[in-house]
Amino acid sequence: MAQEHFDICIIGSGSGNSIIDEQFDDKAIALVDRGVGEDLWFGGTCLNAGCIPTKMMAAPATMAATGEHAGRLNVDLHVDGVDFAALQQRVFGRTNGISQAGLAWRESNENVTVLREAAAFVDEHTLQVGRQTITAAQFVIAAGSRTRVLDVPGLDDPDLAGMVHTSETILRIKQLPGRLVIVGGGVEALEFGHIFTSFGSRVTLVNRSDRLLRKIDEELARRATELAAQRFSVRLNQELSSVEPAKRGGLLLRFTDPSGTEYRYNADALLLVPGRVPNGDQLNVTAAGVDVDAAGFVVTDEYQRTSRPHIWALGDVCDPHMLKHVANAEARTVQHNLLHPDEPVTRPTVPVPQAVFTQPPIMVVGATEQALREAGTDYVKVVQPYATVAYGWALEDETGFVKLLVDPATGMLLGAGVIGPEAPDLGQLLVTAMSFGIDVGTMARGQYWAHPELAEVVENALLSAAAECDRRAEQEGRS
Ligand SMILES: Cc1cc2nc3c(=O)[nH]c(=O)nc-3n(C[C@H](O)[C@H](O)[C@H](O)COP(=O)(O)OP(=O)(O)OC[C@H]3O[C@@H](n4cnc5c(N)ncnc54)[C@H](O)[C@@H]3O)c2cc1C
Ligand SMILES: NC(=O)c1ccc[n+]([C@@H]2O[C@H](COP(=O)([O-])OP(=O)(O)OC[C@H]3O[C@@H](n4cnc5c(N)ncnc54)[C@H](O)[C@@H]3O)[C@@H](O)[C@H]2O)c1
Repeated sequence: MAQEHFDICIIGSGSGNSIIDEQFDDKAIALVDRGVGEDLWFGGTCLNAGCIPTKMMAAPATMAATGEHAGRLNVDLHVDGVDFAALQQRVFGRTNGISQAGLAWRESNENVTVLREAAAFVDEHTLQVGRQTITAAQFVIAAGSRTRVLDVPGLDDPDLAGMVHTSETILRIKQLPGRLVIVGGGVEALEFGHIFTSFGSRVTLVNRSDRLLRKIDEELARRATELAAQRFSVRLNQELSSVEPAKRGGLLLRFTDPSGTEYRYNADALLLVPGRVPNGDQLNVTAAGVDVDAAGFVVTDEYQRTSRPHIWALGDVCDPHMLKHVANAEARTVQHNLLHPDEPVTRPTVPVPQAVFTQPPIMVVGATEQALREAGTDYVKVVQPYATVAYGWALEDETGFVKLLVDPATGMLLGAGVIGPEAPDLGQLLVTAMSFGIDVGTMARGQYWAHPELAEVVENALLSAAAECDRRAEQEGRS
């Protein structure tokens, strides 16, 4: 086949795919994507094996878990079971349909050539795609990330492959595992722990370090760890050391702690979620002269330009946030900059929130308390329990709270977190305050808060923070 040349080559059909619209109708575009999961789905991780299927499963999981708390509200509720096969059919019926329709639409675009094989750079303008070689004037690297591979004896045993899973395969598993062991302690581990416990699996989550969600504020992480441990077995400070077939079927998993003590667990399925690594190495980006950092992320400037001016990057491959809303924002930035090279824009500089869809859910944004402490930054701290507001009483919630970290000089939020029912939606109020530079006093007093909504817990936290900022200002003679 003759070598084909394109104006723009986009590698990755997740957020990268959203760049292409009618504004590019006069450009010859190659969209290269090898596919996600065992069936090589088109459309990237979020649609096929990430945000969407996990949240479509987390929602019924939360519903199934309602019974655990209902007794406290004098409701005798029990769940008879979850029809996992029907649930899978509903979830993947929707996402597979979107993937197939998205691919068909792209393949029908006259100016777009879709190439469905793995790609790797040969040089700064040349890409090997399967057995074909293509060239392009500009490239967009949007190749995402993959699960970190653990070097543990037995994990690569082909006879055990059907029982060893990553986030790409676990949700499409044929049968709900009776005993599921999850290795990892991040967002994925907690979300999958919630889903499979609620559906009836006996879950054991084993984490290498002493706390789950180590990247978020330590007080929220500690509460999340305590609450997770009330729902399923949580084992800390243990590292997977070997995997082998168990005599009576299933897997025998050995873990060791820092003292060398061995722990054994039997499982019907093992889920590995020990973090994700960017895919730039598989794309051989260095052959194109593209710089990567020590962790393997493609280095970009604030315009999403790599070290080569004709090569752009976005999403997980270059951004350690590894979040879909960040990948989407960066795709919009790249789109603008491809269309308007003389008037480039930067990616948004507002704080990036993260929601964790576990039970209870969590929302975090901005600085953690440990980071402020380490940096020697002065801050006002407020922890407002759900139990201090009327709707918190209605829910009989005794564990949820809102945490604010505020600059005492300006009243601006430095960081915030919420753990408890509706945390992602409540936390978004605080994201708004931070993104639009609204100080805590104005945010609390400048609007009505409908009584007795759950958001009153946010209002009260803001009021307390504002009062403390005012008190400090008075004390320091600033008011
Ligand atoms: C289980 C799970 C749950 C998640 N939940 C959330 C959530 O609730 N909220 C949130 O914000 N984020 C969530 N994320 C993260 C989110 O999915 C990612 O941040 C987002 O999908 C990244 O988009 P992307 O476009 O950078 O990469 P992707 O969507 O992964 O797209 C990259 C594409 O590149 C292709 N590709 C890779 N290498 C090559 C190659 N060499 N040649 C050709 N093609 C290649 C892949 O096949 C893939 O289709 C979750 C992730 C996981 C794993
Ligand atoms: N709701 C969401 O926004 C959402 C959901 C899922 C994933 N994601 C994104 O995907 C990315 C990956 O998430 P993740 O949970 O896989 O990774 P993570 O980096 O958040 O957590 C990885 C965890 O695995 C542990 N770990 C690492 N090596 C280990 C080992 N050898 N044995 C045992 N434990 C080990 C780490 O201590 C850590 O707790 C994150 O950046 C996250 O933002 C987001």
